[in-house]
Amino acid sequence: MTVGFTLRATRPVVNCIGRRVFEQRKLPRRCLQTGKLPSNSNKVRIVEVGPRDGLQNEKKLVPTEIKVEFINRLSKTGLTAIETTSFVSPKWVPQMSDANKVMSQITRVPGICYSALTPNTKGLENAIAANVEEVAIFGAASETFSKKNINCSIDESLQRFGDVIKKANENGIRVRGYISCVLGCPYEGEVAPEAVAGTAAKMYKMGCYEVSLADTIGVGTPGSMAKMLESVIKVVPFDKLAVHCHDTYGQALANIFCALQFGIRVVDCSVAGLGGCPFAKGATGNVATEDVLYMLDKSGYETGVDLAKMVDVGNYISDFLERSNGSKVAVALSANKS
Ligand SMILES: CC(C)(COP(=O)([O-])OP(=O)([O-])OC[C@H]1O[C@@H](n2cnc3c(N)ncnc32)[C@H](O)[C@@H]1OP(=O)([O-])[O-])[C@@H](O)C(=O)NCCC(=O)NCCSC(=O)C[C@@](C)(O)CC(=O)[O-]
Repeated sequence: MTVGFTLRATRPVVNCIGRRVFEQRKLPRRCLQTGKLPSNSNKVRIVEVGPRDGLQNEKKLVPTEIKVEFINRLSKTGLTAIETTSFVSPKWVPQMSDANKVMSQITRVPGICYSALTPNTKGLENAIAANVEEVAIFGAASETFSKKNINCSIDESLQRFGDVIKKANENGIRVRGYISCVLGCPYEGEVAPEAVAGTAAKMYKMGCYEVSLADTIGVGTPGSMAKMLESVIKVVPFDKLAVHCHDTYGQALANIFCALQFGIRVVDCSVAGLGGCPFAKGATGNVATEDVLYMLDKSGYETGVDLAKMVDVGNYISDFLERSNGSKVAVALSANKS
């Protein structure tokens, strides 16, 4: 693997909640233009979001015991990160109203992080009571989407997140940040890369250990992904970023591959391609975990996740939901088996 990246020194700074973090200086422009890899690591962390993003939009209420079985099966695939549920208002997302039960009934395997979404301190308090070790706040790069999804402006959301992060840190809980609509908004259309970078920088400085950049409605292409990342990596180190690509327009794998060229080594995905945000019109599923695993493995990256086992889990949940498996790789492998 080519390593031609000269990352400038970082210097420690104290963030707004008193934590020492490293601030990334601007990347030299020439590095972005060479196309060379800013990281020589071939290890990629997969964040499985199927139990949360995958199921939150299902019309049919999925019983807690099915969710628990689904998560327990995922826990046997080699994953190290499973986004398990959301502590959100049950009026807004009824499918996640059993968050507490799910967290208490799953078999937690050491070495796996079972995280949950928390939009506010009420969600965080519930997550703490359920013994959650990592939470995610979720904001947006688009004002309208922010309002539709969490009923407040971007600035208001950042204020709320500040409270969540402070309290989470006091309780020894790590906080991940999501930014929705980084490559387009269902209500406002195009989103400026600078708007994404601005929100990403704020979330990172507030204390998110990682910021996941979400193409909520899957409209991005490698071209728009590259432009957006060029802006974002000027203000947040590439090794503190993740990508979260929905596959609505069939661009997700290409977009993820583009992100790898920028050194990003954390990829969110959803087994069997389940998912979509209930507040993003037209949003379909996340990129299928099986498809990501196949691409990464055949391209020389390591994830530690067993593709065959993941295909079985995808078939299990697809059978329950009475729908065909949304992963092309799972369909191809299952056809070859029979
Ligand atoms: C943020 C709120 C709560 C604001 O909603 P609100 O109505 O403005 O909240 P509120 O503070 O006025 O409270 C209203 C009621 O909700 C309750 N409440 C308040 N907070 C909570 C909580 N945490 N847990 C449980 N209950 C809560 C609160 O107690 C009160 O109950 P009432 O007095 O009426 O009985 C609401 O908008 C909400 O829950 N939104 C969640 C939306 C959501 O889950 N969206 C999907 C996940 S994001 C996503 O999918 C995108 C992502 C991450 O995947 C990346 C991508 O692809 O883009």
